[in-house]
Amino acid sequence: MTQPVLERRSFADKPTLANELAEAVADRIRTAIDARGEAAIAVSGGSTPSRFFQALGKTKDIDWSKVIVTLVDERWVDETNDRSNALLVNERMLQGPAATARFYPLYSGGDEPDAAGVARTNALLADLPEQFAAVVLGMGSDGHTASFFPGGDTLDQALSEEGPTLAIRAPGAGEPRITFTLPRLLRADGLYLHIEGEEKAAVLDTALGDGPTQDMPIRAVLRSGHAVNVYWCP
Ligand SMILES: O=C(O)[C@H](O)[C@@H](O)[C@H](O)[C@H](O)COP(=O)(O)O
Repeated sequence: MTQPVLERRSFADKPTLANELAEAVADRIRTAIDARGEAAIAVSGGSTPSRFFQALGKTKDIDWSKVIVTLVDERWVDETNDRSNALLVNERMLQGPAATARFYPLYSGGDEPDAAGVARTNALLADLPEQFAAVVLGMGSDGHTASFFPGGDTLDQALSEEGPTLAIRAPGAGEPRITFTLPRLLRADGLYLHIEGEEKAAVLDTALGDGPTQDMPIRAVLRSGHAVNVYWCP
């Protein structure tokens, strides 16, 4: 088993974490633009990242016209639905100067992420840069990350296939999901895990122990050999 390569940073409070994570991701964006002419980032949804999105969207000295934003995963709902991660990113991050960024949603229509829907999404993602400048993951208290949920019907494929995305359904996931696969997410200059609260710190500690990846899929990230920058606050 590959030993985790972790850098764990703890912050006094949520606003401080949000600003520091935004600056770290902004640095990745600037470096990628300098090196490759553009920068693609993939961010997670849920309740944790809202402050971070606002901080990043307000960050100065980013040429947003050279930035591509996409989602690590998405609930298979359209942007009028409050559960939409795309809605969260557009409302919280892509405002003001950041609105000139190119946004690639993962929901591509229809009621189900069937084969045709996933194919539509993957076709729309075809011109994404090969390498992400930054990927920002969250984590659930069950040890899921992205839409790699315990019991997911395509969990093994999600952790091993090139993707870029696939559909997954799982107890505890709510709606059917579409998610980037792990190998595709690991093609990232910087990989960040943004978690908050004592409970998730304990979940991470458990995940760092032994045990099957399938029980706590965040273990697949921790055991990938890719450096993981953990940003945590109480
Ligand atoms: O679509 C999603 O829900 C996210 O991509 C998911 O992986 C999220 O990061 C975790 O579920 C944590 O969510 P919270 O921040 O709400 O705890």
